[in-house]
Amino acid sequence: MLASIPNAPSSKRPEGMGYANVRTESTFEQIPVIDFANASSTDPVLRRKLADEIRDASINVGFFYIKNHGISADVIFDALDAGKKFFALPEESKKHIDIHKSSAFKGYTALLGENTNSENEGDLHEGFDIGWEPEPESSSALVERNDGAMAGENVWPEGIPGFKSDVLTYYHAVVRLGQQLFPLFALALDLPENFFDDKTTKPAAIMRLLHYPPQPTRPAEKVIGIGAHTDYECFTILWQDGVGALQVMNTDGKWVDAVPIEGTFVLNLGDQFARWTNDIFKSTMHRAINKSGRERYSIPLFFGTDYDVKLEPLPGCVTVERPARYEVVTAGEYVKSRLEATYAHSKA
Ligand SMILES: O=C(O)CCC(=O)C(=O)O
Ligand SMILES: [Fe+2]
Repeated sequence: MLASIPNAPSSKRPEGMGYANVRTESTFEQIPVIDFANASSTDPVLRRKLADEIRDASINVGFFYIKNHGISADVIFDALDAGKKFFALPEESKKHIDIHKSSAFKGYTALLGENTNSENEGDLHEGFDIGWEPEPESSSALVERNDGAMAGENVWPEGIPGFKSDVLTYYHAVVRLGQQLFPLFALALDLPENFFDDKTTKPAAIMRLLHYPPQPTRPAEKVIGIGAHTDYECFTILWQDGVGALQVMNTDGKWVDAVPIEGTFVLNLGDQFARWTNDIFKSTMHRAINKSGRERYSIPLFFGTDYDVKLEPLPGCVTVERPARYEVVTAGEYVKSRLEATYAHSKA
């Protein structure tokens, strides 16, 4: 069990584990790139090294790029292409599967339908959301499951051949990548690698296809691609195209561009990890503004724990100097309340 979280202000790192050069809380100018070529290695030395890089980025930035993630460009391209075809459909076709008709936040979100930052007037993107669904020909143990608070069927558009299978192929490739990450995050927290196993038996994995039209040249201040926010789950794996719009706030309050890097995903931590670690792992504020004059597409996939898991701070993360910052709620209660707030303004 976790005795103390090294790098927390009041604790010391264990000696001899190569932590000497890990930065302590600091601002950042750049988002680190982490090489995942060894992510499925069983060599403890390689795993420790990777976990240390994840730990450093999680404490200091809350964001990192993943390179050598092993997901083929074809799988990504097919999902992107499916998204482009979907968003090109007439509005009334997309509205057939409007998210407000779903009790479980599945389906289409129109432009301005979401308002991620309550101080704004709506987000300048449209989206398509799915949750867990087995791969069409899967015999996996995860075939049947109930996502708890957000349980509900996916809704699929009609008239785009291959849409569902291309989207689900991408979804499952990224879900597999995300499943490799929970043990690495546990290691990064000096916990046993299986710490999250019983908390992620049917983990929330919500995926969105997003389309950002160009921001008008005179941006209405309160209408941007996606308003400043933190994500609600443990972590997000985002694919973004080469257009560029994502910005990440550093601890000086300065927006740092998460420039697109070909062949990478962007990973960011969300509020569930901030709550587990009493803010030692950072759930960093971010936003997107598409000033490019071109259409932009991105695909985030949000990974949380099972919805009935209580978000309790890990033992070493609460000390006299660092009292608990959050009341304990379940993951499902937390995510649902944040989603309801996000969509409240566009509810008919
Ligand atoms: O599209 C992006 O770059 C960011 C999307 C995002 O932050 C989100 O969906 O939570
Ligand atoms: Fe986000």
